[in-house]
Amino acid sequence: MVYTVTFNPAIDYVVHTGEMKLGSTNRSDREEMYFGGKGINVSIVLRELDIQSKALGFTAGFTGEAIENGLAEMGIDTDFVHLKKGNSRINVKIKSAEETELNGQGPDIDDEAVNKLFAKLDKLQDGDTLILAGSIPASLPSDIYEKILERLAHKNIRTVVDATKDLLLNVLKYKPFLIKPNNHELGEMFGVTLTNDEEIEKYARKLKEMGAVNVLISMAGDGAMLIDENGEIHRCGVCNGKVKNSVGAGDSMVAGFTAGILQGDYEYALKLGTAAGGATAFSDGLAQKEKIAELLETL
Ligand SMILES: Nc1ncnc2c1ncn2[C@@H]1O[C@H](COP(=O)(O)OP(=O)(O)O)[C@@H](O)[C@H]1O
Ligand SMILES: O=P(O)(O)OC[C@H]1O[C@](O)(COP(=O)(O)O)[C@@H](O)[C@@H]1O
Repeated sequence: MVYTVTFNPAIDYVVHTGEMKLGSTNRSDREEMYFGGKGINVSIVLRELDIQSKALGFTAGFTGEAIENGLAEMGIDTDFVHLKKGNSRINVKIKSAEETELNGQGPDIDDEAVNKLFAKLDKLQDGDTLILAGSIPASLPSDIYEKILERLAHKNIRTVVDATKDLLLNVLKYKPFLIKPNNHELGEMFGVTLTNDEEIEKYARKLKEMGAVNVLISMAGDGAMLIDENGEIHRCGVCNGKVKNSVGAGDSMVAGFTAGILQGDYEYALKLGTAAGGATAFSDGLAQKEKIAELLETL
């Protein structure tokens, strides 16, 4: 079974506007709402790839209820811990000439709620896959992902971690099966700006030396680089298409790669990840089955 964990689910409120003037009243041309947060996005795209997963994490208030209802309508299994106070966040994604994001903080998560999540995770079994993705609300310590992996370390669970900075660095000693920072996040982790493949490979290999089994570095329109468990490097470009929305492209790549590795080798997983990432970039919402299949054919 595949499980995703989203500590900070969100409603992604996507607003399209011709021109955006800071400090003025702007009117949008069109709006859309999606149920998001990184782990949830991974569950949604996995379903398009015929892989059923269970979405875990925390929800709160009326927005949390909307997220759960929306996922149920999509046929996605969920088992969220319900927080007693606050609301799940709304993340605003403004699409004008450029993409601007304003992501909410999210509700406070207390120890009792964290322990409820731990109890659910304790039921995972050998052979399961666990995907931890996204930021955590400010109320939680930055070693929370680490604590989860430590708790599960005695089981044979394939873990995928898509997070940034300390949240990611702290888990490397537990040898996650896959991590997927983008090239900017990779640079940030080491306090450097990475400008070419050689530099990206050098720092990706550092993450591998620090414990990650497979290191996948996504680079938006420049494709992706994988350093696989044997230390071999794979480089993939991107699919061709007109970019509509890059929110969730990284999560789609994680879903595609995870599905690919359950069905084939690393080359195939990288291609399926690339097709899924591209299918999201070329769609208004997240990648859909037909588009992923069409793009996969071109790789
Ligand atoms: N502009 C684009 N054109 C084609 N493919 C894209 C584009 N943006 C993203 N992708 C695909 O999605 C993958 C993940 O995107 P990226 O933006 O790097 O992730 P993140 O959202 O985590 O920053 C890329 O490696 C690529 O395959
Ligand atoms: O574009 P990405 O990296 O795939 O992630 C998109 C998702 O992440 C979010 O931007 C939230 O990110 P964080 O959890 O890191 O705050 C969601 O609003 C969105 O659904």
